[in-house]
Amino acid sequence: MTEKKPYHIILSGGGTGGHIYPAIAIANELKSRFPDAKFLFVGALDRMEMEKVPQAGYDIEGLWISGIQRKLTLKNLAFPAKLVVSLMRARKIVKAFKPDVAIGTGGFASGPLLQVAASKGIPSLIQEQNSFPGITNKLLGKKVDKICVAYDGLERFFPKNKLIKTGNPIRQDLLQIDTKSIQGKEAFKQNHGKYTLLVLGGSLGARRINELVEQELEFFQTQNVQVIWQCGKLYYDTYKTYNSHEHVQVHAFLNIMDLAYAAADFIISRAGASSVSELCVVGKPVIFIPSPNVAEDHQTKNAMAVVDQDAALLIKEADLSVDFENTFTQLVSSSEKQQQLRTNIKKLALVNATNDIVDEVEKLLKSSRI
Ligand SMILES: CC(=O)N[C@H]1[C@@H](OP(=O)(O)OP(=O)(O)OC[C@H]2O[C@@H](n3ccc(=O)[nH]c3=O)[C@H](O)[C@@H]2O)O[C@H](CO)[C@@H](O)[C@@H]1O
Repeated sequence: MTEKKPYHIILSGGGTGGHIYPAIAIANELKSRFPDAKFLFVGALDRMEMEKVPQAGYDIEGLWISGIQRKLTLKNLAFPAKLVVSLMRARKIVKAFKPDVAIGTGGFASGPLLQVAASKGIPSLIQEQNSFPGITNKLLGKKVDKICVAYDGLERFFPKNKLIKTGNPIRQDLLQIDTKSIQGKEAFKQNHGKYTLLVLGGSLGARRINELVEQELEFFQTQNVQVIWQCGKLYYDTYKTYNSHEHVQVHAFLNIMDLAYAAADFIISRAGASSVSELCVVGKPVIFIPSPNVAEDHQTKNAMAVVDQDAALLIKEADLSVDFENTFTQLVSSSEKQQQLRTNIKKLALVNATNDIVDEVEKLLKSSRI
């Protein structure tokens, strides 16, 4: 009997955490099912994935690619050249690695690789995290074999026969938050006599949320609230000075999200797709402040899927100055409201997403060896 060659699996996605972590979760599950498989990630040079993917234990190749800016800017002039160079590089990578399957998790980083793989007939799957797809996945949808999504109604953008509703992959360590509360409070040296507010600005940080937190630090103190504040790498130098305040901890990026979620009594967050999916699993009272600067206002749509079920609160950026303190005070002072939000948000958690996606990948892998 001839020995079977281990599967070669290529994954591509990035630009921001919202596209990287789903790819890592999928790779981890594939690795546990196929321990001999060889993995290669493809991302964009100089972006987060070049650091986060090796930290997760995988090799990554970077392409010279960036997204098209929606506003008119000189940066867009380089885009056609970058695309051509990246497509050539992607072709070389595919030729050398010989993948049995290609998986794309969105963001401009995944475009060239998935395009090349699909055009060479390599079985391919993309995962779309949002209720409104990004441009890369919209274009790739016509070419790939399967499309795993987290929301209903995506047949408006993708061929219906390729769609599978799975939810968004959740990292394994986020699934048992309930048992880690004390560990979380200790990891962040939280005072047990105070509430803990976790502030999340998405993987890159959020300027307007940072301005809000800075402005409300005294207010939080009057509410007996201490703050774990993830401000983003770009903003850390501006806000790190607040680390000197006894009730404030400023972080550029949190590498122990499980413990941060576990420590929190309340959470203020952007509404990126993975953040929303994670917050459903975490089951704490959340105030969403969606980014108004994303395609088709998709963060508001992501958040509204939860808010419409009375499972979280939402304040628009434009209403923050008027509404924030009232909304926050009402939440902190009503244990009934907190309980209602906790119960309702947990009902929306889709915890099997990674498994369901990997089941689909497994079918593609098997089809590649027929
Ligand atoms: C400004 C922008 O374009 N945002 C998009 C980006 O968001 P962004 O990259 O912020 O993505 P998400 O909110 O979906 O996910 C953030 C991920 O980063 C992790 N995390 C975050 C902060 C931190 O300190 N540590 C950490 O590990 C979270 O646990 C989560 O897994 O991709 C999402 C998924 O397509 C989109 O819905 C968002 O609209």
